[in-house]
Order: sequence, then C-alpha cells, then structure tokens
Amino acid sequence: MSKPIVFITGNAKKLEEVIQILGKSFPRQLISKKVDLPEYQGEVEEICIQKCKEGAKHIDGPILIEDTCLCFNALKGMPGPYIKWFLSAVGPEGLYKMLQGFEDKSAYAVCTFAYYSGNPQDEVKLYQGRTEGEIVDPRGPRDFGWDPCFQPTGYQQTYAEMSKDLKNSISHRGKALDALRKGDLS
Ligand SMILES: O=c1nc[nH]c2c1ncn2[C@H]1C[C@H](O)[C@@H](COP(=O)(O)OP(=O)(O)OP(=O)(O)O)O1
Ligand SMILES: [Mg+2]
Repeated sequence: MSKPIVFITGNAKKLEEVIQILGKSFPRQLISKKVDLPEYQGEVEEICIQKCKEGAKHIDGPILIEDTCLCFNALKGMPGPYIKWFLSAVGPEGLYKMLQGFEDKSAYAVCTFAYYSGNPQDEVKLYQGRTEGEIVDPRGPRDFGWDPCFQPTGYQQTYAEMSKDLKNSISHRGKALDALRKGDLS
C-alpha cells in the first residue's frame, strides 16, 4: 500500500475543488495540510519546483502542491504567477479595469501541480492544465478568487456563475488533474 499523498495548500477553495475533481476514482489516498508556502518568482515550472521542495521540508513522504496563474494576453502574460497580489490589491473589478486601455481582453488560466515522492533520488513531476477565456466585468458569487471576472471561451457564464461540476469539467485545474491522473505517481 503506497503512503498517502499530502496536498499542501493554504487555500481552502483550491482544496475543495481538488477533492471534488479527483473524487473517489483516484487510486491514492489524498490528505491535506494547511501551510502557506512562499510565493516565488519566475517561470511557473520553476516556481512549482521550488514550492514543492519547500513543502517537502514539512512532510515525510509523497507531496503535492499547486500553483495557479492568470495571464492577460494584452500584458504579455502578466500578472501570471503574481495574480494573487493583484487580486488582493484591486479585486476582480480592478483586474477588469486593468485592461480598460486594451482592446484585447483575452486571458488564460494555468494550473500546475508538482508531485514529489519524497525519495531523494526522484525528481519533482509537473502536471499542467490551461483554459482560455476573457476578462469580463465581474459577475457571480465572490467566494473564490478571480472566478467572477474570468469567462472561459465558448461559454456565456463566468467561472463564478457556473455550477461547480461545469467549472471543474473545463477548468485549468480539472485539466491539470486529468494529466496528473494519467501520470506515474510512483
Ligand atoms: O480556480 C480559481 N479561480 C479563481 N481564483 C483562483 C483559482 N485558483 C487560484 N485562485 C486564486 C488564489 C490566489 O489568489 C491566486 C493563485 O495563487 P496561488 O499561490 O496559486 O494560490 P494560494 O496562495 O491561494 O494557495 P497555495 O497555498 O496553494 O499557494 O489565484
Ligand atoms: Mg500561494
């Protein structure tokens, strides 16, 4: 029997979605630990590897972390991994207003999971998912981050207005977890 995987996050809404998405079909036991890991800078892959290695200091055994980026095409991919600070500074309205001077409102959400077995000879493994959309005047419940201002391409609803099942079936996080499910988590 393999050891449970510890998902380290300080974000309860993320954890809720991960549990909903992986559901009962996931063959490994997942437990969570609330730790606010540092917000690193750089490319998202590098950020996730650093975050995972830091997380590994808290846990003896397999661990999983995740980092989410929201990238505006008009801003050449910014705020990207720094979205947390922009969101906490100006909220979903402010994110929408940031693009007022640009015609291009397109954006994409990227979710990257990093898994580490806990064995020093193993590398950190990355699993990523991306969903395209646009930044809109916020609509819908305010309980999860920038969901009210992100409208996925092909839908008339923002992430916040969608049912959880619909969001999870098309989301950056849903796609990243599809990749993780197919991965080799040895
Ligand atoms: O599906 C999402 N829908 C809307 N908002 C979201 C989503 N997923 C993350 N978010 C927010 C949370 C944070 O403001 C930023 C990502 O930053 P990020 O460092 O990955 O998350 P976090 O610090 O809250 O939790 P963690 O302890 O796992 O790093 O975007
Ligand atoms: Mg974080």
